[in-house]
Formats: sequence, C-alpha cells, structure tokens
Amino acid sequence: MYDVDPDTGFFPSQPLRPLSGEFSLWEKELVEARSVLKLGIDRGQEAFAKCALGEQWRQRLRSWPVLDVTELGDGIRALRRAHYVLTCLLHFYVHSLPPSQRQGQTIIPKPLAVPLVAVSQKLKLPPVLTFADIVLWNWEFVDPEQPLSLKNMRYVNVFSGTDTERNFYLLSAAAELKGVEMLKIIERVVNIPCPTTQSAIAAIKRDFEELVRVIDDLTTIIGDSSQTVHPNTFYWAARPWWNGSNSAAPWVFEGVPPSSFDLGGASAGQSSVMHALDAFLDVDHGLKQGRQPAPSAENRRADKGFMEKMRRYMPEEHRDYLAQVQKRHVRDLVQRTPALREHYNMTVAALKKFRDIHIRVGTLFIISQAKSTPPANMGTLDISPEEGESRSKGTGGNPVSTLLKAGRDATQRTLLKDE
Ligand code: HEM
Repeated sequence: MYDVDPDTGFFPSQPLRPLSGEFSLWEKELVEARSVLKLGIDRGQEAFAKCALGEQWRQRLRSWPVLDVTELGDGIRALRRAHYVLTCLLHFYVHSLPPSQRQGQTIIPKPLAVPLVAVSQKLKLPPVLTFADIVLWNWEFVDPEQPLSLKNMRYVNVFSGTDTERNFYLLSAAAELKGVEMLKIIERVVNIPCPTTQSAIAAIKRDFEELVRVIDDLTTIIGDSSQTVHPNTFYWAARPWWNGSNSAAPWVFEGVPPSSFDLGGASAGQSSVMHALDAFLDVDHGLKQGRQPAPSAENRRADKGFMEKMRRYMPEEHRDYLAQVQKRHVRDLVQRTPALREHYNMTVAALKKFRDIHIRVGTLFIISQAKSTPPANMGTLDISPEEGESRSKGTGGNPVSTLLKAGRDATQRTLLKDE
C-alpha cells in the first residue's frame, strides 16, 4: 500500500526494467546522451570536441515523434521507468544547451515535454528530476542472483561520468539502506499495543536505543562523504546537472497548457528516510507549534515550507507513508509517558547531531566551493552573474546555511523539557 519493501525500504526490490517497443527510442538516446553531452557551460577541450555531436543529439530529440504514453499502460513500474528516462533526457537536454540558447527562457521540445508531463501527472510527480529518479530508480544489480546491497548495485545514469557523482548516489543509497532498519523500528513503535504498560515501555526504550545507533550510522555516512565525493567536482561538474528551472531562463514545456509545475530539481532533501525520522519524532520544520526556544531571526528568514515542498517530489505512496507515521503522534505519547522522555530525547539529540554534521558537509561542498576555481578540465566556465549567484544556493534558491541551520534548530526544539 505504501510501497515500502521490508528488505529494501524505499528502493524497489528489483531494478526497473528498460522500456520496450517504440519507447526504446528514449532508452537508446539516453545511452547516447551519456557519451556525447557535456554541460553547456563547460569550456574544456573534451566539451569542445563533443560540441557538434551534442548539437546533433539535441536536434534529433526535437524531431522525435511525440509518443502516446497511454501505450505504457498503468503499471507503476513502467510509468516510473518512463519518468526516470524522460527526466534524465530532460536534464541532459537543458543543461547541455549552450548558454546562448537559453536566454530569457528554456524551451523544452514537444517530443520530450508532452510525454513527460503526461507520465508525471499519472504518477503525481513533478516533471523534473527527483531524488527517486537519480537514487531509487537509477541502478542495476551487479549479480541479479544476489539481494540488494551497496556492493551489489551499480548506478547507471551518471550525468558527468565522474566517480564523484557515482559515489554521491552510493552515499545516498547507503543512507536509504540504513533506513530499512529504521523503518522496522518505527513500525514496531507505532504499532505496539497498550504502549503505556511496563513491558511496552521497556520495548520502546530498546527501540529508541536502536534508533540512536541507526542515526549515528547515518551521521557517519554523511560525515565521511568527502572520502569518496570530491567537493570541487561535486559542485562544478555533478550538481549543475540536477538543477531545475531558474528565474533567469525559466522552463517552458512546448505543447503543454501553461501550469505552475514544481521544478526545483533533485536533492537528497527529498529522501523519505530523513523525512520518516522527522515525522516519527515530530520535528516542526514549519514553526507551527510555538516550541521553545523561540526561533531566531535567521530561522524565521529560512523557507519554512521547504521540507513540505520536498515531499511533493517523492513518490505518492512514500508521501502517504510519511503522513500516516506523522498521525501516530509518538511525541504526544512520550509527553504522556515520562518514563520514555529520556530515551526520546536521546533520539532527537542524535538527529540534531546528524544535522550539525550535515551543515559542515553543506559548507564544505557548497558554500566553500562557490568561491573556488572550477576543475581545470572545464576551462573558464560560461556563467552569467545571475546564474553564478543562484549556484551557491540550495535547491529552490534558499541560502544553504540558513536553511540547514533552521532544520537543525527545529530538531533542537523538538526536545521535551522538564515541566
Ligand atoms: C555530499 C553530500 C551532501 C551534500 C553536499 C548535501 C547538501 C545539502 C544541501 C545544500 C541541502 C539544502 C537543500 C538543497 O540544496 O537541496 C541539503 C538538504 C538536505 N539533505 Fe543533504 N547533502 C548531502 C548528503 C545528504 C545525504 C546522504 C542525505 C540523506 C541521508 C541528505 C539529506 C538531506 C536532507 C533531509 C535535507 C533537507 C534539510 C534538512 O533535513 O536539514 N543529504 N543537503
């Protein structure tokens, strides 16, 4: 019902199969895109050498037939595969365009725009690359006979072709797989019968202790990120591919009635694992609860709707899962059961520590890199001042540190105080 697998969590238990028949055109062109397209702002030698092939690829795409997605049927796996393939094609198309072809607006050609919007509407997802596309649906087994694990998965679509991008997906996958243990704990706690009996309290305490260990592991995963993900390559060569529409050259979907789509782009902020923790512990990112200490002026300036917005980029079933966890009101239960308070607070403190480390990672990978020189093999980048400005911001244009600190402080405010 919520599409959460007991062994693979928010990952599908099997990779999504490539589309066949007339839709294999999209699959074939996606494979081709990986070998001929470079970022449009890239002025390095390799980009220069591929320039003509890239232009031919984009011209071909403009002349594709507009395929009718009703032929895909209503099966969720085929629709998700279509979303994955089409959003990868979309980001390849948009971000490989030379800046001179993106002035004022960015036209998404009809053969891409029409089926992508139709598939997205069926899935209730935005027509843009999401975390689900790049992390949950973008892998294949190394050995299909073995179960899903970090060692037994291979990421397929790597826009920049760099190990840094591949390793970022693996890092996110490590957090998702850790999430499987977390989901089991959450299920046990929210479904425990008569939670205020002595034996139930003892069981919930054990579960909180286990959850602290899981969150600490998530903290280690993210804290070690710079061992495999190179900050400079991440910032200049990988991250630009995930960007959504921006105000300097907003996306216009040709052949689609105008609509206000969510077009923020992909972010690990769309990982349902972290949102499940927030929902379970009842972190109030929206500042709706009047908790103490009162939010700082900087907290108030942050986008209070950010986390809510990120949910719109998740598969519908995962959104529904989060909503039902939230309705179990575990924080209220702890408030009524003082014996659980210390263990609950330990868990909140572990999540706050995760966000402290995440701020450090965001600073190293985004804020510091915004002032850095791009990798030498990309030459002198062709970036307008407006674009340069938006590149040092988070998904959706928020200043990264304000946003991440607001999340950390909202977590701190979740701690239950002595009455
Ligand atoms: C190199 C590694 C990472 C970097 C540089 C990074 C950076 C960022 C940035 C800049 C944001 C602000 C919003 C945005 O721009 O999308 C963000 C938000 C977020 N990221 Fe990460 N991130 C990384 C890895 C991860 C991983 C592995 C996870 C999941 C475990 C994660 C979970 C989140 C969440 C949940 C948010 C929303 C804000 C919050 O909860 O505090 N990030 N991240």
